[in-house]
Amino acid sequence: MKQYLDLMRHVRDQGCEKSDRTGTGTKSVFGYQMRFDLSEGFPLVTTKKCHLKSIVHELLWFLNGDTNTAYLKENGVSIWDEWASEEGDLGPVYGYQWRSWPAPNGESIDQISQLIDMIKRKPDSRRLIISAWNPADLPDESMSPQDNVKEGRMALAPCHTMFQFYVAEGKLSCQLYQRSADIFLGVPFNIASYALLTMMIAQVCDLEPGDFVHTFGDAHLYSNHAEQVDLQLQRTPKTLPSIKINSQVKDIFAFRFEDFELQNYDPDPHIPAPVAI
Ligand SMILES: Nc1nc(=O)c2c([nH]1)NC[C@@H]1CN(c3ccc(C(=O)N[C@@H](CCC(=O)O)C(=O)O)cc3)CN21
Ligand SMILES: O=c1ccn([C@H]2C[C@H](O)[C@@H](COP(=O)(O)O)O2)c(=O)[nH]1
Repeated sequence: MKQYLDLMRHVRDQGCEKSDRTGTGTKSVFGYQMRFDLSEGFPLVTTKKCHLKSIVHELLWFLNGDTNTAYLKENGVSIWDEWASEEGDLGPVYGYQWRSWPAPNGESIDQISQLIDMIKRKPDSRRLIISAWNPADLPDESMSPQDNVKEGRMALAPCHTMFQFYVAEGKLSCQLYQRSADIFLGVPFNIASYALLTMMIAQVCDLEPGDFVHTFGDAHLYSNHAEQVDLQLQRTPKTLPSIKINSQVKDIFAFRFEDFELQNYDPDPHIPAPVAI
């Protein structure tokens, strides 16, 4: 994962000091791109141990259209707890926009089903896009996540805002535009999650996985992650692991946690860090 360490080093050494919504303070750059060829291995960061379990459950939860943390909690995943209401609600976040974007006629749009159908029928299309950025549902930045949820808004504005697919030579590639990126905590999750989603969609569309292209808006290192970043940058990346996916599954909504097996993952020890809320 040289690409990831290069991003981290670039922002540490070249980033501008910038204040932010959480009051923590960051070093930040605007605009950056990484590319992962998915045939070279599964892009899970090896220079600290990452919890694939949380990543897989979060992705299945998005695909299910779920926006309540109950499913995550039942499976021991707590990464969304700080933003949820007492009842576990997060408002109309990713799962809602992906599967039930509200249409003006009162119906809802299942963007994922439409995408799979389009990839199968019109693989050359240049409109293979999913958007989570629904301006009507964005939170009020001056209110807490929980107060936004009470008002029917998203707890947090989508960070992975839109992604596009591309089919050429039998391979499926995906590019994500991430408007805001917590490089130390969020980005390892985001890379693995979109790489896995690309592999899953490739499988159900009878394509091979191509590249995952990760494009950033504001890519930042929080000031209270500085020691963790220095430690991680002293480590040398190891060979990438691979992921075995149950090849029987041909329906994007039929994947279960048990259908994924991580192989040959030999990371350096975990590096704990506080999350900015
Ligand atoms: N500041 C911030 N960074 C994020 O990455 C982030 C948010 N906020 N808000 C919404 C989601 C939640 N995400 C999170 C939240 C926490 C961790 C985290 O604490 N990770 C630890 C433990 C992982 C685990 O429990 O599995 C880590 O070491 O990776 C990661 C992603 C990504 N997003
Ligand atoms: O998937 C995610 C979700 C969130 N983040 C980070 C990026 C920012 O540090 C915060 C969100 O704060 P905003 O003020 O709304 O930008 O969460 C991430 O990296 N990946």
